[in-house]
Amino acid sequence: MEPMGSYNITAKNGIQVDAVGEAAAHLEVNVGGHITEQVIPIVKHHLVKVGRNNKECQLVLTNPSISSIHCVFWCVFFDEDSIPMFYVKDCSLNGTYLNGLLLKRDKTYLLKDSDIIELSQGNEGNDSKKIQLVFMINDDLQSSLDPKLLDQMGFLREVDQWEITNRIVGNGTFGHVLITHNSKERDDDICYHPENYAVKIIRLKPNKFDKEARILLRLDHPNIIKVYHTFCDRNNHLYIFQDLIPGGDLFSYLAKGDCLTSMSETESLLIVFQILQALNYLHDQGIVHRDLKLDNILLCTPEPCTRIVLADFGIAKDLNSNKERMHTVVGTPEYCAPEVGFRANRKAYQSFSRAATLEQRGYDSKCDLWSLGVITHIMLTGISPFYGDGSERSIIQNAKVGRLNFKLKQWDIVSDNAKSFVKDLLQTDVAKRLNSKQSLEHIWIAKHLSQLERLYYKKILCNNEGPKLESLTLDWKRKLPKSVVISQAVPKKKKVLQ
Ligand SMILES: Nc1ncnc2c1ncn2[C@@H]1O[C@H](COP(=O)(O)OP(=O)(O)OP(=O)(O)O)[C@@H](O)[C@H]1O
Repeated sequence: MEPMGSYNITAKNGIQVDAVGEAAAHLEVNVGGHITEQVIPIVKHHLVKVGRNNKECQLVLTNPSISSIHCVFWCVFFDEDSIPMFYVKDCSLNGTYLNGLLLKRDKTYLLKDSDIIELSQGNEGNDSKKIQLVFMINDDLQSSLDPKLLDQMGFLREVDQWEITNRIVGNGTFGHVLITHNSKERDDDICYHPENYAVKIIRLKPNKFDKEARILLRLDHPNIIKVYHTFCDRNNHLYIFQDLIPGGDLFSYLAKGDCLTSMSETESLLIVFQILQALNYLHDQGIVHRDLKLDNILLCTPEPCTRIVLADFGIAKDLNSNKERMHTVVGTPEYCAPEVGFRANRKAYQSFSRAATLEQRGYDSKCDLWSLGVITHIMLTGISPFYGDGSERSIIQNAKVGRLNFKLKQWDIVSDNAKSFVKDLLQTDVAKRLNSKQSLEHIWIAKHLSQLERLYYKKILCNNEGPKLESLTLDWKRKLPKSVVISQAVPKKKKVLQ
């Protein structure tokens, strides 16, 4: 530890001693314009916290103008083929600056090479003490960013007040998701760094309106992606302007190497509670998601107790505009309820491009609860319940039988209430399966409801109007098993049947 003016700086190598070499990016620490020896790697699955808090921070700064946790950095890495993204979030009282512009508190910003992050100096204004973090991306990664690619796609650079950048945050089967800024916000508040939003751009079939945009524009819920504006250009590109959710998806969060890992029951419960809030709201509005899976659940930060957001309403159904049951076979077999009608023999619907309608009795909003059962099973054990040999045929057949194996050692540390919850959602008999309201009343949730509600309002929504946090019972946390990592080989291949 080397004293510098009124600062003490400690860079802890809590991540990995040799991680700089492996990390796709790192932070260089400068003090008073001088480069120090301190270099902090930013690697997947490790938040880099900067602040006074000696226990939690990787870079500890002792100056009183620095907040306990002043700002946080992380990396989101979807899979081997995607480009990692690096973010900074301001959590300070005195402010964090990105390239000279103030960041909004609790907002997250995507970083690019050579960005300079400065921590507020309070009222001292002494240049010799200024701490600068310079964000550096490895050369091999930079060469994979091709700005011309987007021009070739023929996307607009500007739509009303929205400025679209060439920075990609994700690619899906039907569209690309890019970073965008709202120029009106920037003009109104010139001291602040422009906030990052996301725009999903989909190629529509000519003269087709998009149901996804229509549904999303109607919705307003903290656990559902917030859409602000939509626009269709002359080339039938539909632009859906929405909040950027920077913590990556639940699949990437659970994926370590080639395996999915489980998470603690407490952490799982908080995620399930949030998904149920969203499903309850959606189903009340007559909307069924139909493609609920780990990949479509986005995290605000890649850490426990974060807000989660349901995304990708590409095949969602609005039952108000139609009828009460659905007959179209859509979704992802691994998460799909048996009554939806995927057939082990795909010939039955392979001539259809996105979906098929089979002669059957149809299905309703309870298909989302089956998917939640699969998600909960994976979160608690790291195992996909009907995966079998991984082939589509075996997944579909196993789901139809619906047999669960609670004898597996991965269930040993899971409470009976949690097992019963999974069992009640993975009911092949739809009449016996819980709906979203009944799920919220299940003993696994109901037993912890007051704690869940407190955490939800205070920590997740950061909303002080919610129930007060007088006695958040730590007992509850201690009773539940700690996180375990299970090396259950589940291939990471993302597969959607359309
Ligand atoms: N608002 C957002 N903020 C951050 N990342 C996002 C956002 N929306 C989508 N993404 C990411 O972009 C990628 C593609 O998005 P999305 O799933 O909506 O597209 P899609 O074409 O419908 O995909 P799929 O192939 O799953 O059907 C995903 O990796 C997702 O995590």
